[in-house]
Amino acid sequence: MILEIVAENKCFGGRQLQFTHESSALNCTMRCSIFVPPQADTSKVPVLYWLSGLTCTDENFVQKAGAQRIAAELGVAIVAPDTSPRGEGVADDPEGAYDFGLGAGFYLNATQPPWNQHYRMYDYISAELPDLIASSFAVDAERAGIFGHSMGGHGALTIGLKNPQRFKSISAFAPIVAPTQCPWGEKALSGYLGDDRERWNAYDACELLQSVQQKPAALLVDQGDADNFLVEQLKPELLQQACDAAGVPLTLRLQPGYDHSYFFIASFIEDHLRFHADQL
Ligand SMILES: N[C@@H](CCC(=O)N[C@@H](CS)C(=O)NCC(=O)O)C(=O)O
Repeated sequence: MILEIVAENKCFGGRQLQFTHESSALNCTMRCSIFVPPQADTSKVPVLYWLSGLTCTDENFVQKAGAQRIAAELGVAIVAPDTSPRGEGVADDPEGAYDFGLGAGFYLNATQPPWNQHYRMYDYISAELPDLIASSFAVDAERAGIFGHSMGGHGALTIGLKNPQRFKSISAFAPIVAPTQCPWGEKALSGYLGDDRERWNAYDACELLQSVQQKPAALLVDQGDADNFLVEQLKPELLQQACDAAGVPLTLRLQPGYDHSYFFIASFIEDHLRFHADQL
């Protein structure tokens, strides 16, 4: 597989890179970012996959989360993909809504036309991208973790739960924990998967916690209590209940005064990086 580096900046002794590549899963050209820590000059390093939320590209996390300094200290690479397929011929929400279509791929494989032509973010994140990264950079694919924010927190939880061999550690910031039970999720799942709610369960972290064979050894979730989306969309109490029922140890931290923004993420990113590094 071939990728083209389109931007490169030295950062905390490592390299912040942006590249493009042809994605067969998504059937379009994709752009993606990766921070490669200085330790990768001499040996393979653990790798984290960061999944961003609604409206984001590969750049929001890179520019706003402030993750590079600690990632360089810990010797961890961080891959930040885009949040949907893009480009000519890729369908978007007819009204240009921010919560469906472009920038809102929901990390699933769409079955409904026209979305099923490109919207296969589940395959992209769980298989194609890790294979590309492993063959292109000095990362140890056996030491990979996954984390994300909001829609990306949903992606990290669901993809991590379903692929424990690929992703050995999982954490999230303000995740959508039960898309079958909130307006963002109901819109996305009905649009991409159709009206049969049984099919939706494959992309609901609370459902998956009960059904997956291999339960995670630990989960870390941070959630701001001043987050505008907390009550209607995010509902972290449902994740707590699902983890209790499944016997999964969840560290759920309700952070007083923090909202949904990257200022919140930047405030706690170090804890998440250390959480992953400890397990990898
Ligand atoms: N109401 C917001 C919803 C989108 C939003 O809050 N997106 C979050 C993830 S769910 C985000 O990370 N936005 C980009 C950023 O803050 O850089 C909008 O209209 O853009």
